This record gives sequence, structure tokens and C-alpha cells, in this order.
Amino acid sequence: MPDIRRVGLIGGGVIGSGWAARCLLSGLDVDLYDPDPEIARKTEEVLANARRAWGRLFPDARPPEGRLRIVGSLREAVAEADFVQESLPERIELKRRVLAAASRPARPDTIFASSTSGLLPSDIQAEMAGPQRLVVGHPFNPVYLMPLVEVCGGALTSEDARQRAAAFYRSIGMRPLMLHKEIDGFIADRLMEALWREALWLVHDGVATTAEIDDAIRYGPGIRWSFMGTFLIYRIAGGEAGMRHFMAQFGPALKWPWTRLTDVPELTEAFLDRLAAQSDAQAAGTSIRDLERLRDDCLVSVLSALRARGYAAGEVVKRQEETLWDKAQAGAIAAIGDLSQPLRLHRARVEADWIDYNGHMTESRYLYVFGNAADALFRCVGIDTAYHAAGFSYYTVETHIMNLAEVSVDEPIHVTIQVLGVDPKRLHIFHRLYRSSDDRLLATAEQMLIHVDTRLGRAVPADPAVRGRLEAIAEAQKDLPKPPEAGRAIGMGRG
Ligand SMILES: NC(=O)C1=CN([C@@H]2O[C@H](COP(=O)(O)OP(=O)(O)OC[C@H]3O[C@@H](n4cnc5c(N)ncnc54)[C@H](O)[C@@H]3O)[C@@H](O)[C@H]2O)C=CC1
Ligand SMILES: C[N+](C)(C)CC(=O)CC(=O)[O-]
Repeated sequence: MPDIRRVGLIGGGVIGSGWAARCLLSGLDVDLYDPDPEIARKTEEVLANARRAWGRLFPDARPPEGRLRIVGSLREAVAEADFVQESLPERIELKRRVLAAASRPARPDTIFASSTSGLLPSDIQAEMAGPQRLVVGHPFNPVYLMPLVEVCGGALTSEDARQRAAAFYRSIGMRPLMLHKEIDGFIADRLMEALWREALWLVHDGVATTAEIDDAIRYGPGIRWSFMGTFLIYRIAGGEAGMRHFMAQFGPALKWPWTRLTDVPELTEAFLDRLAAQSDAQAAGTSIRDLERLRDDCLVSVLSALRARGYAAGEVVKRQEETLWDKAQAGAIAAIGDLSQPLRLHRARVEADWIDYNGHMTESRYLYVFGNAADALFRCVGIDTAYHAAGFSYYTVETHIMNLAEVSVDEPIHVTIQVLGVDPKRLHIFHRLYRSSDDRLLATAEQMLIHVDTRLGRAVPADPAVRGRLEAIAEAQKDLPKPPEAGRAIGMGRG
């Protein structure tokens, strides 16, 4: 197959512009034909959003962008293209006619793909020159971010065309799902359509509002679906006995009025055997407890990302965290008892996304962990959400980290804090980060923090009660030896 360098796009609406963005950001040239007089502006606007999103997803891994040419005819869009993606309105006669016309001036080896959401490729390819090269490549909105593309051939499509299309999609960072049967709506739209039809009935019957139905998805099963789909999640829900047990428990509900979709398959032994066998193969020998841990880790990742956004389920998690902090903080300093030793206030586990290409915790995560440890100290001396809401906080103005040993994924770690000095506006602390399994010292950090009025943006004295608690710690620790790393400057010495 010749390298795909130039992509022809027919139609540049919601989906066509998404294809343009994915291809251009992957470094490919794009020739786009769309008779809409606003096409240049609309494509540029989508491209700007796509650049923004890719800039966050792949900050340093971006090839030079491809060149976008908005062309004035179908012929120009396909004549030099190595691959053509059609994203016309969902009308079979239009797609059939335009693709037939586009197939003639194109090179005979150019693959054609249709973005159709559910029309059959056999119906689309009928009048093309070289119909064997037409596949459906059904994407998801926004095309520049969603990895899935369903690849479906028609009666005349060659296996070579399906494979070449799949290889192209992989090369631009997508996950092709190869359909074994040509079927209206393919796989994903069939699933979404079932949910959609049920949702419309719920609104129609006055059972729930559109917002309530969306909440039922986004605070609940939608979060799990994003990484495990439905079968693996239900396998876990079947407990140690897996899918067989799940079907025994919930199979009868298929006959109950739980849905408007009442046409359900008979649960014959043969069908149940097939389900259980496919589920076993999917789990590939992973135990139920391991699957539960994988599910939980993915949920934590998704919920943490949403928490950072403070959106949807992330907003609930954020509020819960604040409540937990405030509860944990109440009387925390009294609970410590002995303040005379460095305070062990923060523990964590090295997460998979903290690991860099060297296979150990990446440098920015050291500061992240020390920052979390300082936050734990603040909570323990009375700086809670109300304190922040009143407009007061400590800001870090200087940090010196020394990395002393490596740490790998999943290892438990903890931090101790020694208070080196406190005055009305300043706080001088020293962190030691340990691997908890063997108390190996991994890193140290010295920090200077300033108490600020966050609204005025300037240093002000800390609340007397907060300062009193910090001074009590400093007083209790005054006889501890000064850490040798504290006050150290970076330099080459005499070599
Ligand atoms: N919108 C969505 O969420 C998804 C849509 N799709 C599929 O993608 C295809 C396109 O859908 P959208 O982008 O949503 O539609 P759209 O209406 O946003 O875009 C269609 C574009 O085709 C252009 N067009 C009309 N006649 C044309 C012609 N003769 N030659 C060239 N361009 C022409 C229009 O000016 C318009 O810009 C459909 O087949 C749809 O089923 C697939 C996945 C998701
Ligand atoms: C609504 N839709 C059927 C056009 C949706 C799709 O085909 C895929 C998507 O992006 O949801």
C-alpha cells in the first residue's frame, strides 16, 4: 500500500471537519470539498478547538501540521488523494451519486470510506468505479479525539480494502473495530440507539426529564462503560461465578417490564454457553478480584480527572473530598500527640500515570507529593475549606528538592514534615519522602511558604489560632537536628 500522505474529504460539516482536524494534526495534507460558502471559517474554528485539545493530550508530541486545501470541486478533492473519506448528509441517494462521481477521477488504488452512521455499504458502493475499495469507516464525534472507528465492508468490498482502511485509521491514532457482518446501524449506534429510544420513552411517559436521564448515565453506568463496556462490568457483577451466575440472577428480568424493548433473545442453554464462553475469553483468565481492582483503578482515574474539572461526577467527588478533609482535620493536631518528631501526615501509592519513560516516578510528581503533604499539614493546623473560602491560604515561594532514590509503580510512600521556622507571615518546612515498605529515604524537599490574602494577592499574617498550632509544632521540634540538606545550594563544587 502506498504511504498515505494526502487525504481527500468530501463534506466538511460536523464530521468532515473532525476528520480534517485529525488528519492535519497527524501531519497529513487534506483536500476538502464542501459547497458550503462558510466552509473555510467553520473548518478553521473546529481546527482551533482540535489544536487546543491535542495540545493538552499530546503536549510535546506533535508533528508539523499538514496543509489544508479547500478545493472547489469533487474532482480536485479526490484526484491526488491516497485515501478519501466521505461525510455527506445521511441520504443514501446523495452518497451513492456523489461517491460514484468521485470514484472516476480518483486513482484506482485509492480507498474510499463513508462516515455513514448506519447506511449499508452495499447500497452506497453500487455505482462506483472500483466498488471493491469502498468501506464504511464510521467515526464518533469529535473525530479528532474519539478513537473508535467501525469498519464495515459491503457485498463487493475486498478484504484488502478493509485491511488498508484499518491500517490507515490506526496510523492516525484510531481503534478500528472490524465488523464481521454488514448490518444497519453497525454495533455502537445499535447500542446507543437502544438507550436513546428508551430515554425518549421515559421523557414521553413523564417518568424523567432529559436532565435526570443524563444524570442517570453520567453519575452512574456511563463512568464504568467508558473503560470496560457492558459485558466485562456484568461479569464482575456476577461475582466469583461470573457471567453464568449473572445470567441466572438477572436473566429472568429480561421478561419483566423493565424496558420498552421487549423483543429479547431466548436464554437457551446454547446461547448461555456462548455468552459464558465469550465472557471467559474476554476475561482471559483474570480473576474476579483482579478485574475488580482494574475496574477500581480506572474508576479512580476517571473520577480524579473529572474532579480536576469539578464537573459531573467529579463535582460530587470534589465535595466529598472537602467534607472528608474537614472531618479528618477536626482535632487532627491533638490526635498526633507527640509533636516532637517529624510529622507523618501524608501517605500515597505511586500511580501508573506518575511513571516516566525511565520506569520510575517522574520528577514533577515529587513536587506533587510534597505539595499534598504540605496541604495535609495545613489541614491539621486548621486551614480548612472555610479558611480558604474566607480568602486566606499559604503560597509556596521556594522549593528545593533532592532526589535520592528511585520508586516504582504501586509502591506505597509517605512523607514526614519538620517545621524549621514560623513567623506571622512565613513558614519554613522540610519534607522527607520515604518508601513505606522499607523506610528507604527517596527524596527531600525544603520549602518556604508565605501566608496570603488571596483576594488582595499579598502577604498577611496567618490567623492566630493557625499560627499558634504551627508554633507549637516548631517549639516541640526545636531540638531536632537541622537536616543536612536544608539550606543547601546547587553547584558543581570543585569537580
Ligand atoms: N454528527 C454526528 O454525530 C455523526 C455523523 N456521522 C455521519 O457523518 C456524515 C456527515 O454527518 P454530519 O457531519 O453530522 O453532517 P453535517 O450536516 O454537519 O455535514 C454535511 C456536510 O456535507 C456538505 N455537503 C452537502 N452536499 C455536498 C456535496 N454534494 N458535496 C460535498 N459536500 C456536501 C454540507 O455542506 C455539510 O457541510 C453522515 O453520514 C452522518 O451519519 C457519523 C458519526 C457521528
Ligand atoms: C447520532 N449519530 C447516530 C449520528 C451518532 C453517531 O453515529 C456516532 C456518535 O458520534 O455518537
